[in-house]
This record gives sequence, C-alpha cells and structure tokens, in this order.
Amino acid sequence: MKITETKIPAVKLIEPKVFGDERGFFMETWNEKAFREAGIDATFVQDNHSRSVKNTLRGLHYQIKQPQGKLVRVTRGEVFDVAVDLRSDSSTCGQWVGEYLSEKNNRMLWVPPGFAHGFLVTSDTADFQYKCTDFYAPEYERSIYWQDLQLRICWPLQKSLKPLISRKDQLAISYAEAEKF
Ligand SMILES: Cc1cn([C@H]2C[C@H](O)[C@@H](COP(=O)(O)OP(=O)(O)O[C@H]3O[C@H](C)C(=O)[C@H](O)[C@H]3O)O2)c(=O)[nH]c1=O
Repeated sequence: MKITETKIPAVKLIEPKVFGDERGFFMETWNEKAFREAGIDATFVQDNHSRSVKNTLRGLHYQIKQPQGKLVRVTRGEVFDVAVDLRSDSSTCGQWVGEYLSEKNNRMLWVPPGFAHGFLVTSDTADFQYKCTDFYAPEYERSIYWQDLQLRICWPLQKSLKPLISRKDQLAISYAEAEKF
C-alpha cells in the first residue's frame, strides 16, 4: 500500500497493493496500522455507497458540526474527486486538490475533517464508496457551489456542458459565504 501526500499534505492519496491471479484480484482497502503509520489515524462509523450517471456532480459538501473525515474510492467507472481546504488556520485554506479515482487505478483519497468534498463522474456510470469518521448530520450539512469563482476548480467538464446536480446543490453557497473551521 503506497500512501502519499497531495499538494495539500493533509489530503492523502492511497494506492493499495493489488494481488492478481487467475481468479481475479485481492487488495486491502483499509488497514488501521498501515494508515496510522502514514499519518491517518481514523475510526470509521459509517460506510456509504452512491451510484451516479455520467456528468453527475455531487458536492461540494461538508458538515460544519460533526465534520466527517472520508476515505473515498471508486469501485465502478471513474470520477474526478475534489477536496477543498476549509481550515481557517491552514496555509492552504481555500485551496483544492483533485484526483481521478477509478476501478482501474484503484486509487483512494483520504479527505480529513475540515474539508469540503465533491466529485464529477467521468465514466458512463460510477459507484462511489466511502467510509466516514462521523455520522451524517443533515442539519449541519453545507453545500458550496461547484463553480465558485474564488475556488476556480478545474472540473474535467466540456465547456458547454452543465453537470447533473441535486436540487440541494443548485442552492449551494459561495466559498466566501461558507462557514470555515
Ligand atoms: C450523505 C447521506 C445522504 N443520505 C440520504 C439523504 C438523501 O435523502 C439521499 C441523498 O443524499 P445527498 O443528495 O445528500 O447525497 P450526495 O449528494 O451523494 O451527498 C454526498 O455527497 C458528497 C460527495 C459527500 O462528500 C457527502 O458524503 C455527501 O454529502 O441520501 C443519508 O441517508 N445518509 C448520508 O450519509
């Protein structure tokens, strides 16, 4: 398992070791000891699975109270996954990092508490599975606009195309308005 820092050091890219044979493959997708040794000391309380069609964009979400750390991966298709630093005391507050996660590259991303998170589906269908360090609390959930002019996230989306987003995300707020940690 290879765990490396992204350009925002607290956000880690995890590349599991894949053991292939004539039956198929095996890989560890969570190992408390290996993750702790790489600086990810997390306890998970909730596991989520969403399926989305191409050009769906979910996010950018976070919980202002009960913030969730998320260990995210894609088990079918591909997404462009984004984490935005909302930690007021961080030198990278207001910066974002994006990684392609897919069933082909088996890559996972550790998004710590204190970040907004979202993804754009770049394959026909994508199954997105992730572990959370705290429970879902809709009363504390916030949604930041995916095309916020200050964040300037480079989503891999054709210029003329609008993504498929939820009603909730259509009412998203700007990064400037968003409560920070
Ligand atoms: C997140 C969540 C949702 N729900 C229910 C609430 C709605 O009735 C339905 C769909 O929820 P929503 O449209 O908020 O789902 P996403 O847009 O995928 O939300 C997620 O999108 C981005 C990528 C995230 O990082 C968060 O994990 C999460 O906010 O599932 C639950 O019952 N439990 C949950 O933990």
